[in-house]
Amino acid sequence: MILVLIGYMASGKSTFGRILAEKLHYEFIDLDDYIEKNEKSTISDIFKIKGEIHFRKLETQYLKELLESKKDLVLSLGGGTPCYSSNMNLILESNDVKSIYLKASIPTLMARLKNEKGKRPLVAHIETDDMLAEFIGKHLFERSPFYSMANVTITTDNKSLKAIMEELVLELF
Ligand SMILES: Nc1ncnc2c1ncn2[C@@H]1O[C@H](COP(=O)(O)OP(=O)(O)O)[C@@H](O)[C@H]1O
Ligand SMILES: O=C(O)C1=C[C@@H](OP(=O)(O)O)[C@@H](O)[C@H](O)C1
Ligand SMILES: [Mg+2]
Repeated sequence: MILVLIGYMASGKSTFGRILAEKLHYEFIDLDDYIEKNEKSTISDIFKIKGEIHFRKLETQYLKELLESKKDLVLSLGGGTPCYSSNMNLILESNDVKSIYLKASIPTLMARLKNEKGKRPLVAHIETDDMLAEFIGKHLFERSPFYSMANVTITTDNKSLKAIMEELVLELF
């Protein structure tokens, strides 16, 4: 089985994915890391040098490659992956693939993103808290319809990684 983690930037996909894979004895791949490794470039540089559209094409290409070639995998996507091309349909229609939406509120996402803006090109330039809150709100409005198509949704606000794990294991097995 492939478990695909989706959700907004800073919802915990990369962090939680790694420990979920450990618990299940599955391989773990973070799609952003996989793209960086294969392209020999950072996500920030890909955005800067080749542009976001090129990044979106790479996301789709590597997502397809992984869904077709792997099993017993936890795959953490980037926040935008399910929202471009027909990536979410591909995930939903693939055999033995389950999608999990890690849902988090704007205040939770704000608090985390404020500390880690540098590595995320879409928010790196946003200066004030008000502007960041407005950006996340608008972006979530556009993206939530894709995230909500996931097989399982876990609300993660104020929950430890352990609590999220317990909830997910109950939902999945
Ligand atoms: N359940 C949680 N409780 C507290 N902090 C969390 C939780 N999940 C993730 N984080 C923290 O939030 C930040 C963003 O997490 P990350 O896994 O990089 O998110 P994503 O991959 O979805 O962008 C990291 O600093 C991580 O440690
Ligand atoms: O939401 C997005 O469009 C993006 C999210 C990032 O991943 P995280 O969700 O892991 O931060 C990364 O793929 C890129 O900066 C674009
Ligand atoms: Mg991540």
